[in-house]
Amino acid sequence: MASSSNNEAVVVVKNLSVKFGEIEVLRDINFKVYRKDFVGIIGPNGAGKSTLIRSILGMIPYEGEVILNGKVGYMPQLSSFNREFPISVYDFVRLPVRKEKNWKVIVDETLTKVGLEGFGKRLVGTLSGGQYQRASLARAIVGKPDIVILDEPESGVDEMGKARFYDLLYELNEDLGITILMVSHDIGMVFEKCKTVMCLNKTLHCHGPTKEIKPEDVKKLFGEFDIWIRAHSHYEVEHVHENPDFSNLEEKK
Ligand SMILES: Nc1ncnc2c1ncn2[C@@H]1O[C@H](COP(=O)(O)OP(=O)(O)OP(=O)(O)O)[C@@H](O)[C@H]1O
Repeated sequence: MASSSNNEAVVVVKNLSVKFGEIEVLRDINFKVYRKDFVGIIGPNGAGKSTLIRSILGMIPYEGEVILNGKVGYMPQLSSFNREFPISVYDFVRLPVRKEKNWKVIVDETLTKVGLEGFGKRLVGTLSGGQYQRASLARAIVGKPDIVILDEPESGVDEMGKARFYDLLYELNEDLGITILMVSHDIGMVFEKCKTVMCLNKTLHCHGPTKEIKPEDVKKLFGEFDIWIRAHSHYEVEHVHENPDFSNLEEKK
């Protein structure tokens, strides 16, 4: 099912199921993520994407097995932090390396890497949406992780900011060899930038190299027209010869 030219699995998920009370949110999920992969996890609202990530990170109880081969950095949903809290960018970013003697050098290097050079003393609450997004990424990578896990990193950021952010992720993946596992609602960007796509809705519906995921695989997953249409141009480009039928889509316009 899964895919990569790099053979070493850095995330292994076996028979993972999660219930909240009587409600089953994830059922028997199995997959591997290989070193240097850039995986986009897509699925409709309530599909269990965040639950999957939180299980992998050991934040909630689950049945099954999760193996992580490497150090993990986590970028939670941007809305999970109260930006009114009076904290400087330095203090926000340094959390994972706060015990290091030279934390300031490490944080400065990381801020430069994400394009926030000189922002250390600013209060987090004074950053723009895009700057805050990059500060959150800095916090996720400051500890030099092998694997970075991101939960909807693009929410609340404009299109230009999103594109720049995805370029940054691409660089981390390509240049530093960081394995990336990212939940996203931006299907267009996922299909443009990610090497591997996972389609989740309680169970794993599809998982493979981006170019091998078929429109109908994704279409089955989403009832919501607006999510689907964002991926339209990608599919037209990638799949026009093999599967050019967008007639239903046109009717809905
Ligand atoms: N702590 C919890 N207690 C009870 N139910 C929960 C809890 N966390 C999540 N759920 C439920 O589990 C289901 C999956 O939620 P989850 O946040 O994982 O979905 P998601 O795919 O990330 O959704 P979205 O795209 O809307 O962020 C939802 O029905 C949600 O209400």
